[in-house]
Amino acid sequence: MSKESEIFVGAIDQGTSSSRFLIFDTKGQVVASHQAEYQNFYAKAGWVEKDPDQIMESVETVVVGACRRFNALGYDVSQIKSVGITNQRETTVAFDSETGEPLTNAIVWSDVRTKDLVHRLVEDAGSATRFASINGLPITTYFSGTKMRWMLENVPEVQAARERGTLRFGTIDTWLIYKLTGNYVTDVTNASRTMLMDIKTFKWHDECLEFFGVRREELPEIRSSAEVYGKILEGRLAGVPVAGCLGDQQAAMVGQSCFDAGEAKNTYGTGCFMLFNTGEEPIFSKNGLLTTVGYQLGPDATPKYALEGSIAVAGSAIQWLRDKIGLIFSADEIGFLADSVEDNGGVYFVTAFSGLFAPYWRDDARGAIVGLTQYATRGHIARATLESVCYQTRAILDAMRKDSGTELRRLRVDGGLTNSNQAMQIQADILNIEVVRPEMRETTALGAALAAGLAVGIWKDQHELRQVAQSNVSAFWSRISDEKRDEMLKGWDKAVERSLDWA
Ligand SMILES: Nc1ncnc2c1ncn2[C@@H]1O[C@H](COP(=O)(O)OP(=O)(O)O)[C@@H](O)[C@H]1O
Ligand SMILES: O=P(O)(O)OC[C@H](O)CO
Repeated sequence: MSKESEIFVGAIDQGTSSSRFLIFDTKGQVVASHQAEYQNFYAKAGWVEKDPDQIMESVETVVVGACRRFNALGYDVSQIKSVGITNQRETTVAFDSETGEPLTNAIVWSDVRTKDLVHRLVEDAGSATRFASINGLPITTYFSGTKMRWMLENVPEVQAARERGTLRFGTIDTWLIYKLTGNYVTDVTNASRTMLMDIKTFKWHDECLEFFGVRREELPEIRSSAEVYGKILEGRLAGVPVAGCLGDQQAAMVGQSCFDAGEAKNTYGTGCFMLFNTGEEPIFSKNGLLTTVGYQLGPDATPKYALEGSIAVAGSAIQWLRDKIGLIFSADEIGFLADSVEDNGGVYFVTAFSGLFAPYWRDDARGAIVGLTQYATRGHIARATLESVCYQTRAILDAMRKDSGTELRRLRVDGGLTNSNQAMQIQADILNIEVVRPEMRETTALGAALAAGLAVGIWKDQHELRQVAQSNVSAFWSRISDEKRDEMLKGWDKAVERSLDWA
């Protein structure tokens, strides 16, 4: 095939720590990419915000950067036939439909400012799980519905826009598609994280809307994860259809080809999220997991559901050690530092900066480093930081076993933190199952690209998507004894106790 006749699919991966644009060929290989980190604002303890305009600017920057590299390889941007979007989920934007401008900063998924509001809502509802059989989720600080309600109660600009009838809410996918194409839409995976969608009908649910005080006209149209949402209006990609959209964790599920019930993946980015494909029916957890839409690859396609275990802090603890504490200069140092000690030396770090998410769901927990003696070194703290996400993953896996009645024998992993061999070895030690890491680590972006390619006919069906997503893997197995593992798990449980009832 001549260079000019090759075709490509782009993916915008708008994560919590950075934005990326990747250009994939039809075999699923990255031919060009660009990444830019961007800023969070921490105005008060527990608050995490982003400027929606900066998010959009970072996306424009990475699109230009990757397209330049693509051009330098002798390709033309007209060879990119569609673009998929994948995004940090739950982060909530309020904007004005007349000006197209944001009304306030976006409230990030990990922000816990709504803690008191959540307690009030749980009291009104009678239980945190009052709507779980409708939307799959407990009432917590995590989801968009509580963030929208907080904005409606506290932000004068949002209140004024409601009065004018120009208030529009959206998650990051909606904001990006709106800015890129002018259309006001979301996909089922993102909508399933708002608490406002009925996860069986994929429609906004009246009772949930009323409970959170959000109006139907203030929300986007819900669409499948693979269809044309509109064409990009301007810039390097003008005219290219946006044709795939998935929340980042669901995109990783597609990128790791977890298409069959019983397949699971764990993505270690800013936070860490395990999704377990439960097939065509939602399963409601009795053990602190969330029920979520896995994907719906086309308007007429059968949707797949997932059980999810969410960990609020993973890579962000490493960023904290780098940016706020100065223990390391770069993220990749953490693994080497952790490896400089034999074990955790009795030190545990419960990274509950935003409370503890699954399976604990304790918004009164706060970060705690316990078990310190004068023996403890920087190495022990580094190791305890990596162990923290691994113990939480173990707790989630145990909950998944109970909910699904299935024994998971291998865990597919991806995300920035999986670049650390040491972290993945610790994970295998703690789980005592095979941990499998693909060589192609950009699985989130690949998932969005696969959806976008499927929608415009570049790939025909799931079978082809599976072929494209194939990658060489490295496998990690436990190297510690059962006794050692039991002792570590006991230490962790005790440390979790110490972090509770703090905020
Ligand atoms: N070699 C490494 N060792 C440990 N952590 C790493 C390494 N490389 C990146 N990370 C962590 O991965 C996170 C970014 O992962 P990424 O998947 O890009 O996140 P997101 O999608 O949330 O933006 C950062 O928090 C960073 O600290
Ligand atoms: O930015 P990540 O990759 O940690 O993902 C954020 C999640 O989508 C939040 O639910």
